[in-house]
Amino acid sequence: MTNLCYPSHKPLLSAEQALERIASAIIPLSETETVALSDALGRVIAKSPQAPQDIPPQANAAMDGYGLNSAQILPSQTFRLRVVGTAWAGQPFVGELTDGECVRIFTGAVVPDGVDSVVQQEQVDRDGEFALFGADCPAGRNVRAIGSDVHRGDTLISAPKKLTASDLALLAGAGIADIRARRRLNIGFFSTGDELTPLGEPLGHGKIYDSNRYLLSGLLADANHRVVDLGIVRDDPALLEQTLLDAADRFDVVLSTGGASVGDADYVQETLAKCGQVEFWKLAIKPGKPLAFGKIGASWFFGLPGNPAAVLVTFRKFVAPALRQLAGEPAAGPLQLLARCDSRLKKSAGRQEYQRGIVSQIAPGQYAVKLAGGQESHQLTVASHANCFIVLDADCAGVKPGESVIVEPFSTNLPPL
Ligand SMILES: Nc1nc2c(c(=O)[nH]1)N[C@H]1C(S)=C(S)[C@@H](COP(=O)(O)OP(=O)(O)OC[C@H]3O[C@@H](n4cnc5c(N)ncnc54)[C@H](O)[C@@H]3O)O[C@H]1N2
Ligand code: MOO
Repeated sequence: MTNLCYPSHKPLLSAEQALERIASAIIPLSETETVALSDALGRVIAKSPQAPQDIPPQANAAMDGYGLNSAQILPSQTFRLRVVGTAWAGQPFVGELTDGECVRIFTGAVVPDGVDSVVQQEQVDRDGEFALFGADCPAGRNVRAIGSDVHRGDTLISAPKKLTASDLALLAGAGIADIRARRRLNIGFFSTGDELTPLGEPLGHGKIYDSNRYLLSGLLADANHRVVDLGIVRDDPALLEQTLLDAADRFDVVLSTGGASVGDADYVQETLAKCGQVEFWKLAIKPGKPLAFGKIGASWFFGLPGNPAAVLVTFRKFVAPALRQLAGEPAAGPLQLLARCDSRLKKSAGRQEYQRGIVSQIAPGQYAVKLAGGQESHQLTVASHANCFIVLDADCAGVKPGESVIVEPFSTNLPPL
């Protein structure tokens, strides 16, 4: 079958052009839902919550020690005060201090009326009911002022934001038990190919196990995604069409792998054109050239190439930003580091390449990268060893050892050299 919809003479889009097309096509989902704070990690907060009270709600001690009134103390003199009670965290001292008195106090305890300074206990000697102090106990020392973290009415978190563990702690600290979040994206994905065998079945001649669905399900793991694995679809255009139409009815986003290229059993792009609209097909990148992107009804569709390295690259570089945009996350680009390249990189000019590498930190702020292995796009081992992409511009014609390259780490934790 010929690919009627996207003529082969059409120039390939650059990665930047493809990202621009995706960014201008996708409108974030506007629906929101209430989510318990215990389920809110990684969700996109949709409404900025305001602090219902000050944090801390009362002044409290920052150290275990003794609370006193600094006005009683003469500078540069030692002094003794009678210890008249104890202020515990959660059990405030009730009573008032008079001249010559202090209170035993522990970290987090409310600072009693009349106390404006806490001296840590390592700097105090005890003599029965008296505490003996050295000089210098200025007002405010070791006292956490009321509202010193948050003032009542402050905006705690500016929406939209993908909530971190520290955000949850801030909201919990303000007594907020649930938030409004953007609703989760419904995502369906499947593999195409007559050669694919699901795990658990014996491998027939000419067959391979379907690894892409495991790759995709890992890449899709995110609090904002509700993901359904739709299995393997055979190389049959009618079956593919039915699968795409059904999936487009059920999901905000549909992903497939395989069948995206120009072979006689590659039906993805023309089926997309038949069922919906092709926004683009084929990019000047390697791996991942035959990536197809478009729309079927209200659903976004990405037809990823079948080679596992192409799935990794096209997902991270194009699908992931699209999903973030649809989920309403603020725009963010990948972390890029400049690294000394310790391998010789082969490349022909023409396509932007994302070679799979291993980056390490050789000194604070200094990085070195080497190839994770061969760069053929069927190689599962190499992608498994890699912790970064080495990003080579379209016009780069190779890199010699010692030259600098841009790398995009998959995580911010890097191994030492
Ligand atoms: N004449 C041309 N041939 C090819 C071109 C081209 O431009 N002209 N592009 C090559 C590139 S680049 C890629 S990438 C592949 C992509 O092809 P498809 O998206 O059509 O994928 P398939 O042909 O179905 O599969 C490619 C490769 O990947 C294996 N595969 C597929 N699905 C899975 C899976 N779920 N798990 C593991 N491996 C999978 C499949 O067996 C093939 O080996 O096309 C080139 N050809
Ligand atoms: O995308 Mo393909 O994997 O360049 O071979």
